[in-house]
Amino acid sequence: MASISLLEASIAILCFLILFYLLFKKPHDRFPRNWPVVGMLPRLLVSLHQLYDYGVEILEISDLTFLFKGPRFFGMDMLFTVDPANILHIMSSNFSNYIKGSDFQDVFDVFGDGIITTDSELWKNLRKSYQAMVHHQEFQRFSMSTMISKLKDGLVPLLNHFAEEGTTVDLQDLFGRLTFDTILILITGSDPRSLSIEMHEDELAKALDDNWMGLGQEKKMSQANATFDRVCSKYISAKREEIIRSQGVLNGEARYSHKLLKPSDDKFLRDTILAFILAGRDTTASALSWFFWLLSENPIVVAKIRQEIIDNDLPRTTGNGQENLDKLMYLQGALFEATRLYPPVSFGRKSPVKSDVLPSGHKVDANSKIIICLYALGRMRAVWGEDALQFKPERWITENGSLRHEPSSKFIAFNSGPRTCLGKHLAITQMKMVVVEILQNYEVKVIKENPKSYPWNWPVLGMLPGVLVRLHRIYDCSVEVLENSNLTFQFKGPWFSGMDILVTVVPANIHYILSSNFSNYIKGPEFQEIFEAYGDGIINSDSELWRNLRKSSQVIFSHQNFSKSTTRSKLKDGLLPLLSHFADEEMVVDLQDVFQRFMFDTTFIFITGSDPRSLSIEMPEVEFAKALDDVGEAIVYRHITPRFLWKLQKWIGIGTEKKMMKANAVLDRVCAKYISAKREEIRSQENADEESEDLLTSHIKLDASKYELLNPEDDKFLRDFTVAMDLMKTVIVEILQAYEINVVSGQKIEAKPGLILHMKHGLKVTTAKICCSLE
Ligand code: HEM
Repeated sequence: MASISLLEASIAILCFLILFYLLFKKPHDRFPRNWPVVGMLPRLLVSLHQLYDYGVEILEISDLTFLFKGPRFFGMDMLFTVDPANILHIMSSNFSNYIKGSDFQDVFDVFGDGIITTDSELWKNLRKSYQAMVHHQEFQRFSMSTMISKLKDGLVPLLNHFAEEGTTVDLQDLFGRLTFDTILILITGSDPRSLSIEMHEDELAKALDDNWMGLGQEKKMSQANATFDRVCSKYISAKREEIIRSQGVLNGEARYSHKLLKPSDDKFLRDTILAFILAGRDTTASALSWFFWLLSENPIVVAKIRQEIIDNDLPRTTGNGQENLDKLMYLQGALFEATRLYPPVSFGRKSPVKSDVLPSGHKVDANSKIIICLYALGRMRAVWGEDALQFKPERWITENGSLRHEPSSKFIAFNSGPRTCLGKHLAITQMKMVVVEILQNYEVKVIKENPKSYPWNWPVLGMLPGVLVRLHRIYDCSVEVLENSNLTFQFKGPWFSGMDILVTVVPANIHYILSSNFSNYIKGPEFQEIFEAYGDGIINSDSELWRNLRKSSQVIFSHQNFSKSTTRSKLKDGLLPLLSHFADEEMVVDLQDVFQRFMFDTTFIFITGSDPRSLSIEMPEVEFAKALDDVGEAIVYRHITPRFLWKLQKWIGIGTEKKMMKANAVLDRVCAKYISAKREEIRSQENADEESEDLLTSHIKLDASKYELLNPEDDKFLRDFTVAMDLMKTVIVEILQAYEINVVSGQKIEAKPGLILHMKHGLKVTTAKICCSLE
């Protein structure tokens, strides 16, 4: 019970922080804000689901080093760095000043005093002894024969079995079993045979998994710990009995003479077993899994590796020798490339013993935390060039075909400096063996399954936490959820928030709601409240008022000549000259902005008869357009926020609601100006041409007797009409973006191939050709 209420409390705090963050967030700001008490934690929590990629973004814009400020008094401040100069300084030249620290050891306490967790003298002793072991010829022979026989008697029969049965197999699980068995044989001499057709669950492997999953769940951790102790002591006592014949580390009584190591001490041997499993199992398995995933996306790389295998005449059987494998340079480059993009160990942690100044100029206090982001470093354009995100094994091959050397302060997947991975060579050899075996004999097809996208219904908070963490891809998640729930999904909001929503895409429901039972389904008062900036315009209204507005607009819209001529002249004098200007200058343009301006001008002329000229080379900011954008943003926010919260914001006058109020005032002011000018204009020219009438004029002249609910004398009616009509522009812009501008005949404009059109949301499109027509 205690753990459930703790969980609830944690979720409540988390949601509070997220809501707090949303409440005060500065829109479009990627950089985390440092709040008075909670520091940057709210942003961290909001970005948890995409923490790695968010880290890449932040480190890129902060010149490779970034200071994260945690909540006060929590000791959570951390310096994140991917600057190779800093890494060289921390991991190599000033190695002795940067330790893992006691915090790290506390977190990983179940792993005892193994090499991964220890520092200074104890680490030095362990390192020396393991280094001697790993480099020992006998160990190398033993590891080679172990890997060959695990492949031949373990992986291959299993893959054959799955291929014959046509069953889908979880490669990561398979690779995890392969590396687990291999490591355990190397360390203890016993084979746990977790890689077998039965795929049985090994209790030591399971305890390791539980230990990772259970970080923070003390009960699970202590159970896992007990399993470690029991299983390791079983291996140790069995080994002691046959110590003379044994092959692995545990026969080290004679070999290890270092004073801190006590091979007679079972605790030391237990920590050694766990350290090696920890270091070698999931790392290699994860690298192999990502590698095959990358291959599935890059068939050309697969073809090149297969060709390299053929060119080097590797026999089509298991058991290629080390020398043969060493010839496979391209494969090695591809493996490095995969671990550069997806390093199995994604973060490293260091703490300065004495305060210091890093080469980047950042001062670090003694005992402060430094996080080296291996994942982000592999993706830094400043370090790897503009194509940093691409999987390109070629970047590892020099002009003369040898492997390109990259300093480990830059390619850090296997760590850097004196603590460089001890199993690097072993891991690369094993990965090469597996890849050669699989590519020679099998075709791997990746099955793309939808991730579990169903939001959890929490007590009190409903599905709100699930929605908040998926906000960044809410559209795609809705597609998945609806697909998994037979096209209709009941969203449960927090209790008493009135946020329960039925989401449906069933065509029969849609027809029922929008057509056959139209009168029973209105937009409703809440919609009007959210869209209040649009007043009583056609977008917001229901029933009789809507019917009146619809009828009057329908009549007006039937005079289409004015809108056609407006669009044509904006195209000729606005859009086309601007696009040719950008094309001539080879400038990057924000296509969305250009289309918005084009549509804003045409719609505005169509409505008021005046041209705001937002579409010109100077790209001026037009206050009415800006106000509409701000209103749009606040409306989106209102949709996803509990009503009481945005109402509270409105009442206090903060965040997006503050923007909304300011924008509303602008809309009122500008509309009032146009309405009074238009009334004046109509008064002065009685018999104007109806065909070229703007909509505002038509509305002022509206025959009120035909529409009992419409009052053309009322400025508010005209204002609401103007603002609501402007919504059209957004719709048309979406359509323009979705399709190529491709109207044939007449004058053609060709943008130069390769012109980059920069779209909002970071999307870039390259135009091959833009054709526009003028009748
Ligand atoms: C693709 C596979 C592998 C990768 C990417 C990898 C990466 C790393 C990294 C990043 C570290 C530093 C960890 C830290 O200090 O927090 C490390 C350390 C270590 N690795 Fe690996 N590793 C791999 C496979 C292996 C294997 C198969 C073994 C053993 C058989 C192994 C043995 C070790 C050991 C003993 C250390 C500790 C070194 C020390 O602290 O001095 N690794 N490895």
